[in-house]
Amino acid sequence: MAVPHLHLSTPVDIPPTILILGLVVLLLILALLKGVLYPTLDPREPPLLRPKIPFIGHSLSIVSDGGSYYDRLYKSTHLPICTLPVLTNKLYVLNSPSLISAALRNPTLSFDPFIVLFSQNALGASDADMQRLRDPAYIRSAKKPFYPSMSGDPLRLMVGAALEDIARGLNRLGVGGGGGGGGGCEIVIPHVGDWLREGISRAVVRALYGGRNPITLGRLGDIWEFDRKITVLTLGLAPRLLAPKAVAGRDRIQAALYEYYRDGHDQAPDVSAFVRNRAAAKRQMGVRPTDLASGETDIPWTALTNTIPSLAWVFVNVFARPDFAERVRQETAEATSLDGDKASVDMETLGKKVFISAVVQEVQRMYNKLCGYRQVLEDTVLRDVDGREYLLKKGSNAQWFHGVPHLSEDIWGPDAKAFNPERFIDTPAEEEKKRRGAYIPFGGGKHLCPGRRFAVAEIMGMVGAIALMFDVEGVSVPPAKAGYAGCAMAHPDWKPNNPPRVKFSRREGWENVELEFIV
Ligand code: HEM
Repeated sequence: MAVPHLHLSTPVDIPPTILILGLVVLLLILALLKGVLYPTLDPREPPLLRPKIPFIGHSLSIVSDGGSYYDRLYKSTHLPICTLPVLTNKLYVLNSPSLISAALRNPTLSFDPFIVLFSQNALGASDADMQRLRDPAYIRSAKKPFYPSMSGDPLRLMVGAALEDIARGLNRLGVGGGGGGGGGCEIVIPHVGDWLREGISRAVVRALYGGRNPITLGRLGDIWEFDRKITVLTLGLAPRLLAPKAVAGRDRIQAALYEYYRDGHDQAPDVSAFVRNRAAAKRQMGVRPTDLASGETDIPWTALTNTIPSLAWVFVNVFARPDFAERVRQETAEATSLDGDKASVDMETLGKKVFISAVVQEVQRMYNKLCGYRQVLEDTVLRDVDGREYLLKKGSNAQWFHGVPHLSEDIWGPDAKAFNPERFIDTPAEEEKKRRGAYIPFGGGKHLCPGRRFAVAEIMGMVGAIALMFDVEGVSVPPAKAGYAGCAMAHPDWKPNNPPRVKFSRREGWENVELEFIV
C-alpha cells in the first residue's frame, strides 16, 4: 500500500529587505519593552524600586492601598526617597522630611496640573475657564487673595461669624434643664458624626458667604455627596453613570452660586474676604458669573472636606476620655467670663491653652494622611538635610504621604502610633529639632493651607464650648478609614448598623446659660 507523503511546509522566500525590516521592528519593540520594564536611571536619580509584577505592580498597589502602600514601602526600605516605575512614567516617592520640605518650596514642582484636572472634571469648568487655567499666571493671580484674606482682621471676622453660628446651635440644645437639680435635660444624638458635620458645615458656609449664603442645608447635602464621590469625579470615571447624585448635586450647587455671583451678593460687607476678594480678582480677569459659579465650587468643598473629619477626631478623642474632657473643660472655663446666665469665651485666651491646642495638633499628626502630589516641570535637584542631592526628571511625578513622617518612630519615639497630646506640651528643644519638617498637616511652601487658622479656631471653640456646657456620654474612638481623594484626613469608620449614639445633658448650673464667643 502506498504511504501518502506528509507535506509539512514549503519554504517561503522572504525578501531580505522585509527580513531586515522585521528584525529592526522586533529590536525596537524589545528596546521599548526594556525601557518600560527595566527603566534606566540617571545615577543622580533616587534609587529604583522595581515592582513584583513588572509594569503595573506599583500602580495596582497604589490604587488598592493608597497612602498605606507608601508606608509599607518605607518600612521595608527606609529610603529617604525612591523611584517607582509606574506604567510608562516614573514616580518619585519622598519620605525624608527635609526632602518633602524642599519639594514643597521648589517652584519647578507644580500642583497646577492637578488644579487643571480637578477644574475640568470635578468642577465641570467651561472651555473659556479651561483656557484661562492653562496659563499659570492666571492660577497665580486667582490665588493671590488667599493669604491676606485669611489672616488679621478678615480672619477674625470670619472666625467670629462661624462661632456665632456654632454658639446659636449649642444655646438651643438642652436649654431649661430637666429639673431635680441633676443638670439639664438629656438630648440623645442618634449619630454624633452627622450632627457635628451639620453644625460645623452651617457655620463655615455662613461665615464664608454672609447673610445671603446660597449654600442652604440641601446644598450642604450636595457638597457632602460631591465630597464622597470626588475620586470618580476628578478622574472623570464615567461620573454620570458612577456618581449621578454627586453630578446632580454639583449642578444644584452651581445654580445656587450662579445667582449669588450674578446678583453681586459676594461683594456685601458681611461676606468673608476670602470669597469677596477671590471673586473680585477673577472678575478683574474677565471671569463671568457662570464661570465664577463653577470655578468657585471648590471654596465650600475645600473649606469642609478636612474640617469635618478633623472636628470629629478632636471630639471623639476628647470625650471618650473623661480626664481629657475635664482638662478641656477647665481650660475653656479659664478663658470664659460669666455674667449671670451669659458666658463669654475669649478665643484669644482659649487659643493659648496648651492642652486643647495639643489635642488638635495630635489629631492632625495621627489622622492627617494627605498624599501630596506635584508634577516635575523641569529637571530639578532636591537637597536633603545632609547635603545629598537627588535629580528629579522633567515630566515625572512626585508624591509624599503624610503618614510616613507623622508616624515615624525615629522622629516621635516608640509610642508614635499612640494618641498622646502630651508630646506637644513642653517639648524639649532637642525633640523640636528632630521634628523639624516632619509635621506638615497643612502642607507648606506656596500651597500652605490658607484656611488652617480658621479651621483650628472653629474646632477649638466648638469642642471647648461643648465641654463647658455639657456632660457628654457614650463616646468612643472609632477605627479610621482612608479619606476621600484630595482630603487630607482619615475618616472615622462608623458602621451604619452601629451609629455613634451620644447623650448630651447640660451641666449643673449651665441649664440656662447662653454662650457667646469673643474673637
Ligand atoms: C483642619 C482642616 C484643614 C486641613 C487639615 C487642611 C489641609 C490642607 C493641606 C495639607 C493643604 C496643602 C495641599 C498640598 O500642598 O498639596 C491645603 C491647601 C488648601 N487649603 Fe486647607 N486644610 C484645612 C482647612 C481648610 C479650610 C477651612 C480652608 C478654607 C476656608 C482651606 C483652604 C485651602 C486652600 C484654598 C488650599 C490650596 C492652597 C493653594 O493651592 O495654594 N483649608 N489644606
